[in-house]
Amino acid sequence: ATTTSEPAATTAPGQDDGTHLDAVGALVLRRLLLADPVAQSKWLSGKPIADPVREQAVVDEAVSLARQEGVDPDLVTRVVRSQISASKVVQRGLITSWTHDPASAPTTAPDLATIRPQLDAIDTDLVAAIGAAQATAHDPRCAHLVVAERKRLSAGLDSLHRKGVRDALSGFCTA
Ligand SMILES: O=C(O)C(=O)C[C@]1(C(=O)O)C=C[C@@H](O)C=C1
Repeated sequence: ATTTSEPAATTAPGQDDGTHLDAVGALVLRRLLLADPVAQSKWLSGKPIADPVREQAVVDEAVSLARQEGVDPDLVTRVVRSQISASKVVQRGLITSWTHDPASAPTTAPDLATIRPQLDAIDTDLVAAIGAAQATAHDPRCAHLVVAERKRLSAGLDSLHRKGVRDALSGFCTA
């Protein structure tokens, strides 16, 4: 199990430590922050938060890319499903708070059709980043490394988005 041989604790946070988790983390955070405009658009359109057909298309596209790039399709499926769950957690939290405090609700929002291509672009990069970080998913230190990455990403986030980050990273480690 000593497949990685990087020295421990010699790199500053955010610096490449050989785990490639920082690139995954940055994409996970960018994707999660798009849950806000998605929720705004759904609040105004009245569309349901969950769209199972779109979810399957997102997963299928990522798995197809993973196969082309030689990235573990099961790992990609797990991670992408975690991103979708995390997005729904944030969307539900926001819509619940707007329901209870309508004065705080958005009155304008971007069209969902302009946000989905941004999610697609992130997912394309995410598949490649997962590929680079594949060994870390199987590393016995994975859970520990993910906690460290999560803490870095959570700085400055409110509790709803912190919960989202936690959910979003929960599918990464194999063990
Ligand atoms: O595209 C949407 O409608 C979203 O809400 C985004 C998203 C995703 O994370 O990709 C999340 C929940 C939906 O069930 C489908 C997809």
